[in-house]
Amino acid sequence: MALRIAQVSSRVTVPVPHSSRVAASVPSPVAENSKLKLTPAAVLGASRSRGNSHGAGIPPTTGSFAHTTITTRLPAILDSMIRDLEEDVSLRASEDPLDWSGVAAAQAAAALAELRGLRLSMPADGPLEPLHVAGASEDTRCWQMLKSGCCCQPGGGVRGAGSGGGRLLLESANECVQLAAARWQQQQQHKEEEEGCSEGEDVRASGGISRGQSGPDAVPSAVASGTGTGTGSTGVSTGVSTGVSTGVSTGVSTGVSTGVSTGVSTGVSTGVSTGVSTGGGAGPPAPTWLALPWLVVECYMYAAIHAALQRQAVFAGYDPFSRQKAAAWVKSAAAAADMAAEVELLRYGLMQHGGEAPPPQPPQLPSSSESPATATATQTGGTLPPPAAAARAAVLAGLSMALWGNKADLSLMVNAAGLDALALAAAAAPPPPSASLDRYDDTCTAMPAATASPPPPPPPPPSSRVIVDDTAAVWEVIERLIARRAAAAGTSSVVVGGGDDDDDDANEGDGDGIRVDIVLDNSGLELFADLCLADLLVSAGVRGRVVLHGKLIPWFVSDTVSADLEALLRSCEAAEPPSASVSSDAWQAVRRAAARWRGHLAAGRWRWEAHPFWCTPAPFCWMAAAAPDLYDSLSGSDLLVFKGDLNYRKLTHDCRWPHTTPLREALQGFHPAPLVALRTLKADVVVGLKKGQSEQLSAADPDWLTNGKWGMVQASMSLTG
Ligand SMILES: O=P(O)(O)OC[C@@]1(O)O[C@H](CO)[C@@H](O)[C@@H]1O
Repeated sequence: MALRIAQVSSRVTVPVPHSSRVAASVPSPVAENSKLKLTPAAVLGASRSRGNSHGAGIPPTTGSFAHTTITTRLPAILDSMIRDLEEDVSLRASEDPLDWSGVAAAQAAAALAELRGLRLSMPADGPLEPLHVAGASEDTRCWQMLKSGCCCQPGGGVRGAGSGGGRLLLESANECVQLAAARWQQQQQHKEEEEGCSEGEDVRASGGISRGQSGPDAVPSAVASGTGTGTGSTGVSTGVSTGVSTGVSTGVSTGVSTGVSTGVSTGVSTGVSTGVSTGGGAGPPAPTWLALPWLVVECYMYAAIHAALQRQAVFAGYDPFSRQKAAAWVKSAAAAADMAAEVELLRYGLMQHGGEAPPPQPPQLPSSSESPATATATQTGGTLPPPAAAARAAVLAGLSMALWGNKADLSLMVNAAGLDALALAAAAAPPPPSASLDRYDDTCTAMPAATASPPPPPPPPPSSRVIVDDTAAVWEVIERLIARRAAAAGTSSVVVGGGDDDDDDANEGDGDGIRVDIVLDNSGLELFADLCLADLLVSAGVRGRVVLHGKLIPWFVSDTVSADLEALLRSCEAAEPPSASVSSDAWQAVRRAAARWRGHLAAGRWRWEAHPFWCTPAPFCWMAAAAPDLYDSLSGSDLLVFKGDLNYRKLTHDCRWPHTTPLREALQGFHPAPLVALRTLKADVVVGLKKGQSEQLSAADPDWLTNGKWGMVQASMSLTG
């Protein structure tokens, strides 16, 4: 909740000059000029030319992970979000009854009614209504202003998205639903034609699927176009029009969604029909929650939430998930302090070998007697000269933090009773030490050992929780970048600094043209871990620019919007930790990290970007056609780091590939630059495994694909290599 974060922020005591605060704050997302084109002609034609042959357009089968997510987890997420929204609204009303009356109260009621309607349509497998931004207002009053008397904080996340990126996003969500519905219809036709064709989704045990399902690039036989009167609807409308709504109900028929009654707001409320529509007339059946691919439906839900809130001016800038994000961050404080201490230790190691005077005392790790970072430096250094060994240790540790930070994902932790405190606590536990990427040796050795009794001998237990580990390839790329930078600067290869202790290179953001892009995932602890990686990259000598790609609107509960970055920085800058579980002393390393990070932002070493493409269900193989500006921009990068499960699903088009499919093949032509995915497995999509590995993992852990306990550092450094 923004309100709560603001309270945390108010404890900041580090004096920061106003001018530098402004310069260093997270800039607003730039969406107005972004291009996004998700039409069949743009997207399907482009991806078809790449010859993909796998199916991503499969509606979820009963009992599959996707089906369970749509029928159980997504409704629980909505329930929990609606509860938070209700609490926020009643809090606002009680705090400021005068301000919170009339129009504002009616707007809140309208948004809540719409969201409850959305929730009702899920168990009924109702239609995915076209989303509208009609009525979105540019009213400058926003949620934060009502609360605090000042408007949205600098770079306040979603502000303005309704007129630019927001509208674009909702249109894209509609287009994607149409595309998927058309594909669905085509698949139905195929099914009828080719009876007996296997459409099984669950590949957990088998390690693969049969090829030959209709491909995601299949040309739809009836792509929606045109509008109709909507008179064909025979649906049961449970849409709600409340408050002082003067909503006009107009039917919108897009060819795939029939009989949709959509309220057009002319006042403060929109009545959107989200009831069960059986459709009417000829044409394909309406796309519903269970008739389309999981990814499309899931993204649709977040776009629909945004639409419901965005239409009401009072919710401009409001993040309905911020309560959960703030609560999770409080529980992550100890883990963050540990990470920050380890980063200091790694930086100390770099300074020792980088020719700069090291601090008189090595920093202390708060919670472990043996320094994992030091261990890393010696263990992984091998034959490398000390500076390179220290740089390698820092980079590996950063990768490890960023990888396991992906366990902290709120969308997996919401249950019907709200936040699953146990899951949250487990995820917020400090990441295992960074002596190597393999954090879970103990757990693995505790697994049942293989016996010799035939037949057949069970596969040996996996030796690592990191099931694909391409860190060597990633380090090679980074080492080359460090060398390039060092050659250009005429310095030793390892240059530690940045931020408060190293202001001489301010505005070096374009330095030597080196650029690493991190496509972020969750806020809070995962974001903190990602910033540690970015920090360590800079410290190790990658001194060009790190571009942080976030989301434009609240997405998948905990994904990072710019307001989350700002809130995290402010919380980290506070004199006192947000939780009593961390001592003030231990928190100092976090404060120093935050000061460095502000410095990186101010100097242009780090830059925030939020392209609307990231908030669509489109797979990345569509990016070149759908968002050419983004693809071109990424092509200028030296290394792309994709964080998290959702990005992985989009990298692989969320296809149920045979698990031994090479990543390059699954990317289907998407390759703007060398790339690496850091992901814990939370969806039944995986590629690049060795023969037999899938079976081995299934034997060790039946839920390995989805329980988030297994990780991958999976790279594709070139399209040919
Ligand atoms: O990208 P993240 O945060 O790692 O994971 C997102 C994600 O966990 O959310 C879904 C559940 O709704 C998952 O199955 C999905 O992949």
